Amino acid sequence: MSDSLADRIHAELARVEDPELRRPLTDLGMIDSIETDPVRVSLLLTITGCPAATRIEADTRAAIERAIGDESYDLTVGVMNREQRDALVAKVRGSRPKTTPFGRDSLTRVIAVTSGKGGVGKSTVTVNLAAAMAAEGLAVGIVDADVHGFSVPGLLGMPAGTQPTQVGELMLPPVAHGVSAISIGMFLQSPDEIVAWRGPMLHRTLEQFLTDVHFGDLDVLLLDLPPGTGDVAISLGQLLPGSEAIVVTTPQPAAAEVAWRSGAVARKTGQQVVGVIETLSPSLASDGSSFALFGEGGGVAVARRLDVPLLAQVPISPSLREAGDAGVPLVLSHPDDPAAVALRDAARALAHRPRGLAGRSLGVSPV
Ligand SMILES: Nc1ncnc2c1ncn2[C@@H]1O[C@H](COP(=O)(O)OP(=O)(O)OP(=O)(O)O)[C@@H](O)[C@H]1O
Repeated sequence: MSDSLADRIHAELARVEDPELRRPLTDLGMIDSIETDPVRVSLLLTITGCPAATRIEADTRAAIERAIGDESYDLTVGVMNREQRDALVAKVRGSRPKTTPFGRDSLTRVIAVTSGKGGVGKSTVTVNLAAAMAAEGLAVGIVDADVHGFSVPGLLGMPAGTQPTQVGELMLPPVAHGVSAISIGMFLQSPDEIVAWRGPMLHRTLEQFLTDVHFGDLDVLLLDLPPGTGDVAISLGQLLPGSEAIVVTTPQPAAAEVAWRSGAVARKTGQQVVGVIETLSPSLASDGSSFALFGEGGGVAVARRLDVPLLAQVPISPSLREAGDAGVPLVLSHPDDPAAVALRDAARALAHRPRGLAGRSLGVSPV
C-alpha cells in the first residue's frame, strides 16, 4: 500500500474532533501512528476512563473506514503518558494568560439568561436554546450559575455524579447533545448538599468557571443565572462587561414586573439586553381555543419596557416538561412541537444576530 493511503487516513482522522477539547485528534497528538501495510492505527486517549472514549473510538473507526473502504485494519487504543499529556495541555492552553477567554475581544458570544422569579422556565429555555444552536452546527457551552436551582445537567440528561474531566491542569466540561456544560452541582459532595454561599464565594466560583474550565473555541456561551437581581448577576456584569442578556418571563403581569427589573439590572451592570422570551404562554387547543393558564401579555410588556425585541412566546407544552424530565431537549426530541418551534426560531435569531448592534430590530418585534 502506498504512502498516499497514509495521507488519506490522516486526512480523514483530521476531521475527527475530541468532543470535549473540540480540536482534531491529529492536532492533539491523539493519533500516535498510522501504518499502512497492513493498516494499523494507534489511538491515544487523554486519560484512563475518558468519558468520551466510546465516541472517539467509533468516530476514529468510521474515519479509517472512509479512507480504506472494505480493507481490514487494526486499531489499538491506549492512553497518553505524562509527557504526551503535558504536550497536549501546553498545545491547547497555548500561551494564553490565565484570564477569562470570554472578555471583550473574544469571538464567543456570551449570553446570560436571566429572569425575575424562579421556576418560570429559564433553565428550560437556556438548555433548549443551546441544543438548537448546537444542532445548527455552532459550538455551544453553558455555565449553570443558578447556584440554588442548578438544573442544567439534568435537563441535558447528564447522569447524577457527572463531573468535568481533568486532563493535567485542564478542566473539561462534560458534553451532552453537543453542548458542553459546567454546573455548581458537579462540585458538591452530595446531591443533597445545600449551597448557602455569600456573594464573594459566588463571585469566585463564577470567575473560576469562566477562567479554569476549558470550553475550547465556542461560538456561543449561555449562562443560566439565578433568578432575580442578586450577587451573581452583578458579578457577571463585572466579569464579562461586554456580554449580552435575555430576559425570560411568564405572561403574568406580576412576573413581568420583576422580570423587567432583572433586565434593568443587567443593563446597569454593562450588559446589553438583546431580547425577551416569554414562556408558559397561552397554548392553542385542537378546537382552536386558547388556554392561558398564566394569563397573557407579560412578554410584550417587558419587551416594550426594555425596548428590545420579543424573541419568542413559548406556549405551555406538557412535552416540554416531559423532555426536561427525560433529559433530552424538546428542540431535539420533538422539533415540531409548537414550543420547540418557538425556541428554535429564537435560537436562530440570537445566533444570527450581528454583534454589538444594541437596540436594533431583529425583525421579530413585540406583537
Ligand atoms: N412552556 C412550558 N410548558 C410546560 N412546562 C414548562 C414550560 N416552561 C417551563 N416549564 C416547566 O416549568 C418548570 C420550571 O422550569 P425551569 O426549571 O426551567 O425554571 P427556572 O426558571 O429555571 O427555575 P429555577 O430558577 O428554579 O431554576 C419545569 O418543570 C419545566 O419543565
